[in-house]
Amino acid sequence: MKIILIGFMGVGKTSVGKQLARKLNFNFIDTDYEIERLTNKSIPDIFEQYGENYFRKLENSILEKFVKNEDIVMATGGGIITTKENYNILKNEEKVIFLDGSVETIINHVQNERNQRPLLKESENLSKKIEELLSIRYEKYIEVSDILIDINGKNIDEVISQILVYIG
Ligand SMILES: Nc1ncnc2c1ncn2[C@@H]1O[C@H](COP(=O)(O)OP(=O)(O)OP(=O)(O)O)[C@@H](O)[C@H]1O
Ligand SMILES: O=C(O)C1=C[C@@H](O)[C@@H](O)[C@H](O)C1
Ligand SMILES: [Mg+2]
Repeated sequence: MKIILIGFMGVGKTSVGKQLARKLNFNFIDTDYEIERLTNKSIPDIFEQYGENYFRKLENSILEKFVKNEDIVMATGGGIITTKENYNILKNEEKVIFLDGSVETIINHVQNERNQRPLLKESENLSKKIEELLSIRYEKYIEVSDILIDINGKNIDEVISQILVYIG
């Protein structure tokens, strides 16, 4: 089985994915972490030195490579659905789970971690920036996912329980 978590920055793909993989005894793959490991650079440094397009190319090669594996939980980067190549790969997968959170929830989760997220780092109005990006991306998250889990008001364990119910 291959479980792929998608959704906006801060919804908990990494945190939920890591613990879920441990529970299922699956390997955990985080596309952001794999990109950092491959380049030996942090995500903010990659964005700063090479730009977002270059990051998206790396993200695509990592997704192509790891999506071939079985018995994995994969946490993706929040913007993975923005390129056609990745969109098409994810659309063909069977257990793509969209972790959906409100702007308010996302702000609560990311406000102290903005430096790790180049797209949010410098915006003066965090809420407006999240709304803008979400409005561009939301439809795509819906289209490629097989199930939506509303994470608002849920802790990480509760989100994991819902995923376990879904996968049966
Ligand atoms: N359900 C939750 N309740 C409370 N805090 C949460 C929840 N899910 C995640 N968090 C916290 O929110 C922060 C962001 O979570 P995480 O890094 O897992 O998000 P992400 O979806 O992987 O983001 P990104 O797309 O940027 O990689 C972390 O500090 C994490 O502990
Ligand atoms: O939403 C996004 O575009 C991003 C989310 C993070 O997971 C990282 O992949 C990077 O900061 C870009
Ligand atoms: Mg993450």
